[in-house]
Amino acid sequence: MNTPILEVNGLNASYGRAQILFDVSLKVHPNEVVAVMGRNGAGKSTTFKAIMGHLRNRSGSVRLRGEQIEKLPVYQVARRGLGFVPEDRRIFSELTVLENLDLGRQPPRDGAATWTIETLFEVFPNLAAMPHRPGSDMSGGEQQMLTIARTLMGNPYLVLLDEPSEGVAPVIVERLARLILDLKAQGLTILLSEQNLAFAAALADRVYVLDRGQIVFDGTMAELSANEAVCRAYLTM
Ligand SMILES: Nc1ncnc2c1ncn2[C@@H]1O[C@H](COP(=O)(O)OP(=O)(O)OP(=O)(O)O)[C@@H](O)[C@H]1O
Repeated sequence: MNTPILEVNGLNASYGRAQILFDVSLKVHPNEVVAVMGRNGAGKSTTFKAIMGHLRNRSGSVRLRGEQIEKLPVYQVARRGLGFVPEDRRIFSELTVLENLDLGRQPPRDGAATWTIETLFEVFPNLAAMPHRPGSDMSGGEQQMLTIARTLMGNPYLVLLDEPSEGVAPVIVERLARLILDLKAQGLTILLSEQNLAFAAALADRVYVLDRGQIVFDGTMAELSANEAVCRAYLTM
C-alpha cells in the first residue's frame, strides 16, 4: 500500500505527572476519513494535540508523508501541511470572515488540493454570504465552518478535525457531515475525533476507539457498527 499521509507509532503523552496516552499507534492513508472515537476524557483531543506538537511531554514517533515531525515545533508542523481544527474553534473574533481566511493562507503543495477563497466559498456558501462579518457576530456552527475553511487555506495534506459535531445544532451537524464528504470527494484526507456514532458512521472509512488513553479497537466503520460489545463498552450510544 502507498505511504500513509500520517503514521503515529507508540505515542505516549502526559499533562504534568499524569500520563494520558499509552502507546497510541494509528495510520491514515491518502484520501481516507478516519475517526478516533471514545467517551469524554478518553484522550481524543490529547491525541490530536500530541500529534501537532502542542504537548511537549510526549514520546513516540509521528510521520507526515514519511517524514518524522515529532521533534518540530507546532508552526513547522503546520507549515509542512498538517492542518488542525481544535475543538474550541480558534477564529479571530475581531476579524472578518475574509480576514480570518487570509491569515490561513499558505503556498500550494504538490500532492495536496489547492484552495482559494473563491473555491472555499463554493464549498461554504454560508461563509460566502457574510464575507465582511466579524467572527464575534457568527454562530457556533458558522465559526466551526470558518475554522475549517481557514485551515484549508493552508492547503494541508491532512486535517485533524477535533469533535466537529460537538456543541453545534443538529441541522448544522448534518451540513457539516455533507461538507466533510464534499471535502473527501475533493481529495482531502481527514482524521476526525468524534463521540457521535451516527455522525462518524456516515463519514469515516475506518475507526480507532480510545479508552483511557489506549486504543481498544481498530477496524472499518462497518466492523465497529456490527460490534455491539465494543460500542456498548466504549462509546456513548
Ligand atoms: N490541560 C490538562 N491538564 C491536565 N489534564 C488534562 C488536560 N486536558 C485534558 N486532561 C485530562 O486528560 C484526559 C483526556 O482528555 P481529552 O480532552 O484528551 O479527552 P477527550 O477524549 O478529547 O474528551 P472530550 O470528548 O471530553 O473532549 C482527561 O482525563 C482529562 O481530564
